[in-house]
Amino acid sequence: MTGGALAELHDRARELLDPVHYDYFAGGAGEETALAENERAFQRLALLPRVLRGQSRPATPVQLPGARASTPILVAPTAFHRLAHPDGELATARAAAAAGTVLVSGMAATVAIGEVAGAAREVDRNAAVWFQLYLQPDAKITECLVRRAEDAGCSALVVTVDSPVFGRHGRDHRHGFHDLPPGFAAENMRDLPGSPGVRDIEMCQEISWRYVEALRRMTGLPVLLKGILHPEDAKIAVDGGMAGLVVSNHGGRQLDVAPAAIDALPRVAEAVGGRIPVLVDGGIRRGSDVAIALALGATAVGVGRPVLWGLAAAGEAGVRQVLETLRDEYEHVRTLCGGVLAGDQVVSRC
Ligand SMILES: Cc1cc2nc3c(=O)[nH]c(=O)nc-3n(C[C@H](O)[C@H](O)[C@H](O)COP(=O)(O)O)c2cc1C
Ligand SMILES: CCCCCCC(=O)C(=O)O
Repeated sequence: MTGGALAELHDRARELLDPVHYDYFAGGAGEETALAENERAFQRLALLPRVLRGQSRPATPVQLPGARASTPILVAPTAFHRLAHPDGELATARAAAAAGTVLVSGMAATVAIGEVAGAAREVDRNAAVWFQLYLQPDAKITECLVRRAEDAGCSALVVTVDSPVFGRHGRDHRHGFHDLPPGFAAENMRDLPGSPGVRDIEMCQEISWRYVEALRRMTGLPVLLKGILHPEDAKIAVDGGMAGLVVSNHGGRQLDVAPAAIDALPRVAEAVGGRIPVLVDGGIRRGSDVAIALALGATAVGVGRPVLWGLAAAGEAGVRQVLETLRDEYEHVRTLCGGVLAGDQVVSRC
């Protein structure tokens, strides 16, 4: 459940969406424990403000691989935006660009990456778009997707590594929702080698660090790994030359017994030791959640479902409202905290 100032947009989205599509967006894996924990974990945390710091006006730009964002609040990759709004990923891209932040556009987008990046650049010619991908068992397919992202001008690749198989989503199973409706397609998967039409995205348990290394050799783009929870995996990623990590349990849609992303963040941040940026997503619903994540060592955060609610409720304007609200709340909280956010300011409410 979305709380705070964004609750109304969530309610509006629920009213407007086909209930099957609403449940696809809202739902999680298994008993939805990880999904609920992502939000609950923030409720268990509080911030100790510092005082008398003589602050200047809050400016919160952040340097990221291939992007300088004006805010540490990014759009996380989510699939199938045209199920939420006819403009789909084009609206999301325009809103992210207007907010001066990075859109991580999904491989499972319903608009091809070239058009998505073009829409962002029409708003701001320096807009940064990253491309999220699932490494495919056939290296030729992965390579073709990478070239499409490069040709579109994407400035980084985000490889999602938490999905050796697709999570079991009870809501989708109950609705019999297994395929996109007619007229919708995962457009990045169109006309790939060896497949006329739209190829399926494959999730493959044979994918290993060897595939990540092969990807690194394939491209000059910075590569971030998304879905890291274990500090040892974070160390392997740093040693393997990754440009950044996203601490994430995939919004509670993969391993249901996974911890809340915010609870996993401190150990990952410690293992990385500032060598590369560490992002986190999962359960970010308020500016204070952003502040807590940054205090615990995140460079920036990703926002998933709230962006989808904004998109469903009001298209581009709705996504802008989500990003602007979170940014405004975050800057306010940061100022009230004395303009600094550090680990020793985070305390437990219990
Ligand atoms: C409907 C939906 C689709 C998603 N699709 C993808 C995807 O294609 N690739 C990916 O890496 N993550 C995907 N995610 C996970 C998000 O990138 C992100 O990790 C998650 O939504 C963050 O949690 P939040 O929704 O609580 O903000 C998806 C999440 C949702 C809710
Ligand atoms: C086999 C289709 C893959 C779509 C991926 C969407 C996704 O990651 C999700 O959580 O949903």
